[in-house]
Amino acid sequence: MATLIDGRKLARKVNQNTRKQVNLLKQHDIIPELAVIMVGENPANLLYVHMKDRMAKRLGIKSIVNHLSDSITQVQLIQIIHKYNRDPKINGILVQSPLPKHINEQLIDYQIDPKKDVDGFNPVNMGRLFLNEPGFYPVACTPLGIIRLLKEYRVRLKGQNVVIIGASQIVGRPLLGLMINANASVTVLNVFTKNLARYTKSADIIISATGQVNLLNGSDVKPGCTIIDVGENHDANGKLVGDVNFANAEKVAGKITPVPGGVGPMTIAMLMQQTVKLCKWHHNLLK
Ligand SMILES: Nc1nc(=O)c2c([nH]1)NC[C@@H]1CN(c3ccc(C(=O)N[C@@H](CCC(=O)O)C(=O)O)cc3)C=[N+]21
Repeated sequence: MATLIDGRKLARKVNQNTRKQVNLLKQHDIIPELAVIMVGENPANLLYVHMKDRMAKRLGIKSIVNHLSDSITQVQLIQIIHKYNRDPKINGILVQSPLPKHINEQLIDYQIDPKKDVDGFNPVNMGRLFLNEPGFYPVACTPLGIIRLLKEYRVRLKGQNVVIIGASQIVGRPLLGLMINANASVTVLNVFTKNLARYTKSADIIISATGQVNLLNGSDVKPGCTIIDVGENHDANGKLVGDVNFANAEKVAGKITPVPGGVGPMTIAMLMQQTVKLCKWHHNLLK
């Protein structure tokens, strides 16, 4: 049986540390502030945005949720982002994805000030990540959470065969950057890959972020490997499940994340941590 990689437990630890940092900033009369923009009524996004807002408030971070109608134009959305860019009190700006089809998401990512880009989606920050620039700049929260989980559970990256399934802007691509920077040997696959198991069977670490239920089974992976499941899917019974068939994969893997309780809580914990880090950076308090 595999060791369970407990994202809830580590998220609690990270959040406690973030709360401490927030309290220290309060002594300087500084309150970190996060602006979350959400467009439309996607029920999953409503839930995620609510969870982010609630956690921010719990940790003493000021959180503004700007819930906009589906009918908002691209120009109006850009004006709202620019307003937050100019507001010196706001440290982090997050535009919840996906956006409605009439809005060009990539263009929106260009609008967020790279200094306030708490998701790390701005091409300037993505570029810094891929060039492994030194110093602080924001990086996408889910990949950061994955690297933090692997570190906590003593999974080495250097020289390891890492397979990433999914090349999204939010998970696969920034995770590729982090993995390259950690000197891992990385293969990026997707749902169109012919014979996925051919690659996954030789992987030391598999990260799946496709949104496809039962994409991987225990028979597809190497005994003792580490599996990180980023999927947030609903099965035929409406139950929240990942991409991996947990019941049979946990019999083969050495370490595995559950869904829920794995990567999800870490995404939110890293978002909080990064908001506070941006705030310190803006006040020249980052060591
Ligand atoms: N600009 C942007 N940044 C994001 O970081 C972003 C986004 N857009 N769009 C949507 C995705 C999704 N996402 C999740 C965060 C937490 C959980 C999470 O905490 N999940 C819980 C379960 C929640 C439930 O009960 O459904 C868990 O896995 O244990 C899941 C998904 C952030 N996203």
